[in-house]
This record gives sequence, structure tokens and C-alpha cells, in this order.
Amino acid sequence: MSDALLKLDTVSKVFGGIRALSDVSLTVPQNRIVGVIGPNGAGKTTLFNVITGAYRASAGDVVFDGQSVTQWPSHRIVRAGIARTFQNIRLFAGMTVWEHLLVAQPHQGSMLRRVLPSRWADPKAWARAEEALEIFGLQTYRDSIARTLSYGLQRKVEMARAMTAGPKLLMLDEPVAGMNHDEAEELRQLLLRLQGRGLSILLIEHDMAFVMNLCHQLYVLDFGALIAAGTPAEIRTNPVVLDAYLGSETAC
Ligand SMILES: Nc1ncnc2c1ncn2[C@@H]1O[C@H](COP(=O)(O)OP(=O)(O)OP(=O)(O)O)[C@@H](O)[C@H]1O
Repeated sequence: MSDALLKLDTVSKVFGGIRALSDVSLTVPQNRIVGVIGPNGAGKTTLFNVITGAYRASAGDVVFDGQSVTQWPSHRIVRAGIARTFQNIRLFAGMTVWEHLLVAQPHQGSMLRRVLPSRWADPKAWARAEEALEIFGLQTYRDSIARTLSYGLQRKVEMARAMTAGPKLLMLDEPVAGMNHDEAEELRQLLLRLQGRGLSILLIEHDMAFVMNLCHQLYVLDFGALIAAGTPAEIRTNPVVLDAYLGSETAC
């Protein structure tokens, strides 16, 4: 498909005797929001780690923006346009929101510029940080120590930080974990706005209502293998998925 931004072709990942991913093929089209769901241990985070170069695939191919990135180191994959957040929040101790948005960016300036106070930061990096602050509505918290903020706000700081890399594909690992209903709804609207501006998003999420109301396409993993793919409406009524994962008591 010519409009595929990310394409996985029969990707497998083996850890010793554990087959964490088995011949997984999936596509994230340009400007779409795609979700990966599945029970604990299904291989979702491993999938993210293989795409971002944290793990090397045991077999198969990962193609991003027309190039095979399967053997690329993660820093090169970030530069190619993939940014991610993690299941467990990873913010730096003692750093403000603003500092997080500046330090995460690829350094184009000299070594001297890196150690100078942030007001002398690269103007482009500064502009990207300002934009991320505005997109995620974090202006009020600009000078707050990020780790002192509520869980929901910390997740937003992580997403804003990922956005400062100027990605084409944003990968979010459980973005609404720990958020209340209003925060999750606000984030849903925000991700739709980002998609409206041309971003593609791949996310892992356990919150079924969130996923069903946001994603254009869903992939379902179970024991490392894809057991279904389709629109939320198709997944909601897929008997294999209902049996393996959602369960008849789960409201979607
Ligand atoms: N570095 C590793 N070494 C060995 N086994 C691993 C490693 N990473 C993941 N696994 C195994 O691979 C399988 C898939 O794990 P993974 O974390 O990808 O699942 P998941 O779907 O993200 O689960 P959860 O929803 O709980 O985060 C599990 O059996 C896990 O123990």
C-alpha cells in the first residue's frame, strides 16, 4: 500500500525459549490512528521495542517511510521520524517541564550551546518546545518540576517531549493509564487534533472505550501472534477476539 507510513512484514522476536512475537504483519497508514490491544504478556511492548530499535527483530522486516529500518539503531530511527512514550513514566528528577522539552531534542548546536542556560538554546529547538507546550496545554506548568505534577500531567509532559522531536509517527504505550475519565477524553480530543495536523499515531492501550472511540484501525495480539485486525466496529464483534481477550462481560 503506497500510503503506508509504517509496515511490519512477518516480524518475530524470540527471547531464549519465549516467542514474544510470531510473524506479526501490520500497517500504519499515513495520517491514521492505529491501536494495538491484547492481554498482558501478549507482546505489545516488545512490538514497540522492535519498531523503535530497542530490540532487534529475530526475523521479518520493519519498513518506515519507504526504508527498511530493521537493522537501524534507535537514535537513527528517532531521526527518521519515530518518537515514543513508555508504559512507565520516565521523567528526570529535578527538571522543569520546559527543561524536559528542550533536552529531549536532537542537538544541532555546539557542545558549548548544550551546556549554556536554556535561554541560549537553539532557536529552532526553542520554537518546537514552545509549540509542544501550547499543543498539550502545559503553559501554566512550564516552570514546574515535572515529577511533582499529577499523573495525567506527567503523561502529557512525556507526550509533549516526544513531539519536540518532530515525529511523523508518534508511538504511545498506554497513554491513558492512571488518567481519570475527563483527562482521557481531553487526551482523545488532543490526539485527534494532532492527527488532523498530519501526524500518524500507533498506540497500545488497555482502556477499551478510549481505543474504540479513537482508533481507525485495531490489531489484536495474543501470545505474540496477531489474532485479528479491523476497524473498532469489526473488532468489537469478532468472535475470536471476544473469546480470546475482551470477554462477554467487557463493555466496549
Ligand atoms: N527482555 C526480555 N527478555 C525476556 N523475555 C521478555 C523480554 N521482554 C519481554 N519478554 C517476554 O515477552 C512476552 C511479551 O511481553 P510484553 O511485555 O511485550 O507483553 P505486553 O503485551 O506488552 O504486556 P503488558 O500488557 O503486561 O505490558 C512476555 O512473555 C515477556 O515475559
